[in-house]
Amino acid sequence: MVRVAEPVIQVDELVRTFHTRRGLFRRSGKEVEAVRGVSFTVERGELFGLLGPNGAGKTTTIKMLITLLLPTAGRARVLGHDVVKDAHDVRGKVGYVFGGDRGLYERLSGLDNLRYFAELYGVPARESKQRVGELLELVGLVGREKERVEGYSRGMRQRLHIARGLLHRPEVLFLDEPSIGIDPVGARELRATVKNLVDAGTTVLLTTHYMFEADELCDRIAVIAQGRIVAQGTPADLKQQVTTGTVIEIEIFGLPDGVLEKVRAEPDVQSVVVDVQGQAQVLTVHAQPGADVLQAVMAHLEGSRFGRVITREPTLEDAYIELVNAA
Ligand SMILES: Nc1ncnc2c1ncn2[C@@H]1O[C@H](COP(=O)(O)OP(=O)(O)OP(=O)(O)O)[C@@H](O)[C@H]1O
Repeated sequence: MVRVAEPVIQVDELVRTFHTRRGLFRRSGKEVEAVRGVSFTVERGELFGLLGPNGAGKTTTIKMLITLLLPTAGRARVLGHDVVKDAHDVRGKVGYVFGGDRGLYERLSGLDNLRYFAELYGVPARESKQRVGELLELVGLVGREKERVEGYSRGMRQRLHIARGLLHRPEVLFLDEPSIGIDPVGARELRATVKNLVDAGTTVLLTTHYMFEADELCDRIAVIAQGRIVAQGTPADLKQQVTTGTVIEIEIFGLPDGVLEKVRAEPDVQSVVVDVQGQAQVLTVHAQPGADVLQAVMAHLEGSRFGRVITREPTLEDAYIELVNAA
């Protein structure tokens, strides 16, 4: 008999509704359906991304999976344990890190923070030293561990948070917007840490607003909008699902009236988005698969002043924007 391993995370039709109350005397209630029937699975060793705009329901989903919130309906299992009935078992086996840099002791060194949390999380004293050492290595803080956290950059703090979230050797780590507010160099170091973590066998569920980060890191992605999953697959699947045609970006100074409508009306043009960047407007034109629309589009723009004009393959960000706009 072949035994098929159970997914590490199994989410079935998960729902969470919030009831908010307003007013002290004339009370009125409002219902917010934050998560409206979400289903997905994450296999062992995978790095799974949950992407979606602000308020889409990502954090609410994570909070249900780590037992900080009760689902209104539906079911979820983490490492085979039901998040409601076996909440205690789930808690002991998962780690989580939320974005932002609160929750560390500023006046203690990184090393002392980890020693302190190890004790708090019940890591046996004989294991603690070795574990802390391994984690400092994993998150790239060796050599800086004796400095006070108040002198750490945001990126270093976030890596220390990840180390904290891993002290009790969780099999699954939930990372909710870990790179928020971190500069590009810090973000790159953070991505390297996440990769190390997955290489070491940890299953990771990550949320991020940075598409290139998701593209670089994630094995699979679910795009969530208004509480529902609108697409799921590998980054390559998502890029293909939406736009298989090429994308043209045209930087233009002073877009003449009526031109946008003409470009949109071109038969092989799928969509046009205008973005203001300083003095310039940038037109992003998505062509139908197999179509070459550059000449036709440029003909409409004749007489205008151009900056750069580039033709490229669709990125995950293009796919994401289309998916979310269509939701
Ligand atoms: N405790 C709460 N009480 C009432 N409404 C809430 C509560 N927590 C979340 N919500 C609402 O639920 C919806 C989903 O919020 P959630 O934080 O899950 O979104 P998100 O996808 O994580 O967004 P972001 O990218 O901004 O972090 C939002 O409309 C939010 O205002």
